Amino acid sequence: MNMEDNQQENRSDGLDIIAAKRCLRQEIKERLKTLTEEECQKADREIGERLFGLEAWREADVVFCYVSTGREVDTSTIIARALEEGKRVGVPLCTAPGVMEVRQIEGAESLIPGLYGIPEPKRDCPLIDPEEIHLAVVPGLSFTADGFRLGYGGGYYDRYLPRVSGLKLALCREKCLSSQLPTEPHDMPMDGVLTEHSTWISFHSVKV
Ligand SMILES: Nc1nc2c(c(=O)[nH]1)N(C=O)[C@@H](CNc1ccc(C(=O)N[C@@H](CCC(=O)O)C(=O)O)cc1)CN2
Ligand SMILES: Nc1ncnc2c1ncn2[C@@H]1O[C@H](COP(=O)(O)OP(=O)(O)OP(=O)(O)O)[C@@H](O)[C@H]1O
Repeated sequence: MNMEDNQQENRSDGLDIIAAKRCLRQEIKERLKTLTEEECQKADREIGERLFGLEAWREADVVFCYVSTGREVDTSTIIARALEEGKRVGVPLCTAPGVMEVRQIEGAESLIPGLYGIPEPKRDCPLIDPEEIHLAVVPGLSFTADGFRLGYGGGYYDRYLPRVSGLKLALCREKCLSSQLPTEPHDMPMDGVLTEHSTWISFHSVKV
């Protein structure tokens, strides 16, 4: 095969992966619709308990957590508990397509409706640098049991997380786990995945 054919092949592979991701996002959204409100609340409570039981949670002074919206695993209790425990809590602020930063909040009063309708920190909230984050709680539509992630397709976390050296933990209801996910070179595996039934932490990560 000559070089041009090879490049052509890589290009079509890349497009296939993007199409496969798009297709899977739809499939997971359909799967999510089959869960009742009560089932989601129960699962989310159990996921939270697993998180609070981790040494990594207890030891983290700076926590970066998404502000849940729609059918995502609810993080309101997680954020409230972190603040109660005196942790510094940062949440995402989208600043450009695919680019986000993390701003420190003091509570719900620090949030206003942002891009995509997701509550975001007000612009005067202080910046938290990625190197300061001890624990990142990461959203996603689906994860594999060993930490690969399917997000919403904005590339925000893919660009941000490589700068975070702290532990990266995914929250995922069991129903949304996938046995395999299409991945691109920029997709970064998580250090752990918490579901209502299981806690998986990578052997490579410390302090669990
Ligand atoms: N609660 C929460 N906050 C978050 C995220 C998140 O996943 N959850 N993000 C995580 O990144 C960032 C926002 N990311 C977003 C990424 C894409 C789309 C979006 O509109 N996606 C298209 C689908 C694109 C495709 O399929 O290729 C859509 O839903 O129509 C919205 C938000 C930052 N804040
Ligand atoms: N580090 C990166 N550098 C350049 N482009 C990137 C990077 N990460 C992602 N992208 C691009 O952003 C787009 C979305 O990526 P992907 O489908 O992996 O997003 P996602 O992880 O589902 O989204 P999110 O992180 O916002 O939830 C893709 O076109 C991808 O090529």
